[in-house]
Amino acid sequence: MPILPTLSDIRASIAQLEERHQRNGVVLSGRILHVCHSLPVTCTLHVDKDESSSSTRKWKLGPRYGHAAMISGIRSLSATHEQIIVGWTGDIEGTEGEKKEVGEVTEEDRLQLNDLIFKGGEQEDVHEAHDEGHHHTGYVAVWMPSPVAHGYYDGYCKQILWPLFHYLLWQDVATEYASADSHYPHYEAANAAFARRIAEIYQPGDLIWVHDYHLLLLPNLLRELLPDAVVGLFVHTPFPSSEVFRCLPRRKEILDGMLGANLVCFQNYSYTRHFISTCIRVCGYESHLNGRGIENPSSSHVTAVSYCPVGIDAERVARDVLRPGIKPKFDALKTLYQGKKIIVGRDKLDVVKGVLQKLRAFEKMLQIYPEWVGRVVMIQVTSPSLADSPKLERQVSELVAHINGTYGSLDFIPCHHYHQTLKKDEFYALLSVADLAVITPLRDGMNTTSMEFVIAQERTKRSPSVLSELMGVMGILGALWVNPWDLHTVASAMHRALLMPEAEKATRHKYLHDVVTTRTSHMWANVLTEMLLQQMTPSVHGKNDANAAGGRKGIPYLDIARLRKWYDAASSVPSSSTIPRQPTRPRAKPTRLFFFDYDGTLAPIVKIPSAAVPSEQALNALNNLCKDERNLVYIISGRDADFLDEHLGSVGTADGGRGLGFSAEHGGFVKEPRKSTDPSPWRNFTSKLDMSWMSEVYEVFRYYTERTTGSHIEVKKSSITWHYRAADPEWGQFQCRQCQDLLENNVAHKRPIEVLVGKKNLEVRPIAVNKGEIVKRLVYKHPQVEFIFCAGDDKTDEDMFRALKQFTERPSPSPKAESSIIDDSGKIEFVMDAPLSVTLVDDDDDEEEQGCDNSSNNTSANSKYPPMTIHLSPEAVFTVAVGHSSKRTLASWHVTSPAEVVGAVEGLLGLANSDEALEKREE
Ligand SMILES: O=P(O)(O)OC[C@H]1O[C@H](O[C@H]2O[C@H](CO)[C@@H](O)[C@H](O)[C@H]2O)[C@H](O)[C@@H](O)[C@@H]1O
Repeated sequence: MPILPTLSDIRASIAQLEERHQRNGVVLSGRILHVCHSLPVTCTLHVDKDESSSSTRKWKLGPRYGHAAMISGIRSLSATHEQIIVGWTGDIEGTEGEKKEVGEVTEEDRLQLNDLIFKGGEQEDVHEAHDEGHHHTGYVAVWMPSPVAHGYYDGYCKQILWPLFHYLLWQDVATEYASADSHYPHYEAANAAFARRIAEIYQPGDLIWVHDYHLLLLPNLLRELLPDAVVGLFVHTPFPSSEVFRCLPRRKEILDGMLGANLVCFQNYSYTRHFISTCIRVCGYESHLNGRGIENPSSSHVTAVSYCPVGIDAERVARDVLRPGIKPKFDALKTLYQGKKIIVGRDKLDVVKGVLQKLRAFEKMLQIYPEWVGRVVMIQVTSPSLADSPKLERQVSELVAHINGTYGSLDFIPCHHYHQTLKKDEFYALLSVADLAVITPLRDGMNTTSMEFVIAQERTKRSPSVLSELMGVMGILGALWVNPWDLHTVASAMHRALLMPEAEKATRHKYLHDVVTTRTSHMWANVLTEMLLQQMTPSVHGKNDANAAGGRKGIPYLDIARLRKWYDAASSVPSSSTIPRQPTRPRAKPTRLFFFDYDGTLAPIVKIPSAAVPSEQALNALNNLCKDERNLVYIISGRDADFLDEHLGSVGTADGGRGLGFSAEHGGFVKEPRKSTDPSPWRNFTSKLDMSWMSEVYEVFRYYTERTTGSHIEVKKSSITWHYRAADPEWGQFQCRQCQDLLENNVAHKRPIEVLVGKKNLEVRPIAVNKGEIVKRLVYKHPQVEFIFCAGDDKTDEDMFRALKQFTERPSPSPKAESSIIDDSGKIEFVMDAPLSVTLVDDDDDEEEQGCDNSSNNTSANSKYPPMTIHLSPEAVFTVAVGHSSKRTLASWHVTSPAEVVGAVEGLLGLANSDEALEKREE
């Protein structure tokens, strides 16, 4: 017997998690907000007029059926948490059952209903009392005008998303409507109405679970309105393969909407796989958390992706099957079909439920196993669905008539079809009396009837089930699984199940029963709660950090006020913007060093490398930074010198300004900041290196380019890059790994080179140079530095962060420590060795042609350049990773996009809200 965690295990784990969170300062309100398409109650507004024509208006609530598993799961959480269910009111009915427009409901009516339903948990008439409810469960209504509510639900949800998610495209819809896009504005409006309503009631520390495909835009809308909220999204339907999903005209909007959640959860692993590959293949997003998360570049976090199947409330069903009304119905059915095996099917009348295919399979069974004619009946109940199609109903009736006409007789009707909603007693009587359940949807998120059947059979026959492998699967060993399209196999499975020996029936039933009674709806809701709590971490700012995915402590978001404070504190040398520099006056020593990586840091990543040009805003910010003589600004990039010269070469050089300094090709080339008129040759640190490896690497890259459509090679002077961003993402990555393997094992080990895995690229450069060495060199060269800002997004930028790490940490006091506190401002004396791999210049105005140290022979450099003493406060060194807060990095801070790097520069220059900056943004 498999050992599965119990509900009390999960509850204990939730309690522990909450305790730990509280100890760590995570705010928890004890409330869970469940956002569902509609409320679990119907709302009727009774208006009674008295003789004097004044009227009394009173709300009456009734039960709304459907989604029993979800609602029972949610309600089970009231054992430990306060629950709020947020949903649409549904159509408001009047006294005579007439539909009321939202406009007919007064403000006072609304307030009255809000008040009434918020006490939802106490409405005994509305739902069955819940046994475990120690905490309040309230409802919160979302009001929507009828055209929005119906355009959204009957239109976009039912006609566009529902078929798509069940692998049916819209041929029928397209003839009726202009396109698969027609109802999208209503879907947007409805999701926005939900977002506004939640923002009204949200309290810090609430957990928010958004339910299902009706509300896929909502997570991102909530992220915008409530940045600190922890949001989960549970999709109850299947999620189709990327090749199907990509047909949706609004695919990007929908995926971005979903990725606003901290956690997106599905019914099974296949759906998570489809979702992740859709994000990667359709939108080009990157996977994280070992393939279990997705980073949307335009949002600030990684969305974790997981699954947890919904179960049923097994205890309640077990009680229900004992209802006294069932027995007489059970006996009646038994007598009616005396001597015959009974096959039952109960499905919504919806194409995706595969009723036609099932009936054809039944017909096939009678055809290939004629011994069953006269000895078996199929009772198929179809409950009406919203997407009810008269065409399908007609097809089912015709097929039933055909089967009965072919295999029936005056005293035997093989197929009985009832299109109606069964009463509870009838339903359980039917499930209990059956010799076989056949539930074979063409697609289904998770099918609860198949689970109710297992419970209903516990005290009767332990009959087997034939189930579709195209639905969310639980209890894989217990049932007979079939492909519903393969009529022959379904027919054989029915035959086999009807002849199954009692011992096998018992074994299979026990397995299924164990699963159904363990993986219950209560378990599901509690596991979801646990998973969402795991997404919460405290942030340094005292608010919850909903953005550190996977529960890891995230790196803090760059504190601009603090940045500015240390920037302003650096040196008292007046800036050139306030006192014009005299030609005779010596240039002030810069006391602030800036190191910016380029791609992914100053410019967003784009498909074609040559298209990644700096924005006006970035150029403007860099220009302003260069204006201050105390600033020395370097671009430390993997790009080649030509690209950097072309796009950034003139920055800061107007009016005789110093301009930017550059390091190209990951440190292979350096150009010091100087006036544009200066003939300033790039210093090539690789000129003395053996570069014969380049042709060999080029050959390897060429081999992979030929075999990877969309990839290309970028040849630079001392490095070479293979790009696969435009290739198929999975094939590109696979080829990249193969290529890396080949280079590392067959080329790199015998050559002085390093293979770097970049963003959808593989780069090879001489081992003697790297960005970290360049940064060390520049700090060494400017020991007067009082402020350092270094930003990067890529693995190669970690070398810069590593090089600066020695200055960002206060060393623990020890006599042998290389540094000690020297003054009240907290400055520390750091003793820095001369950088190893490159030689140095003494002053940026004194040109000195440089060669490369050629890596190993550093003795002469070291004797010429002794250890350097630097007095610097660790707080004044800002290493900033561009990416989400859970990124693995040596940096101390993070921002989420190149635009935010530029924003930070504007912020420290006091430009963020200046007219100049605003004008630029408006442009
Ligand atoms: O050190 P960096 O400035 O970050 O440069 C690293 C490499 O960036 C470039 O490639 C990357 O950006 C491209 C444009 O967004 C993108 O298309 C590509 O997929 C990225 O890998 C550049 O082409 C390389 O030469 C740099 O080494």
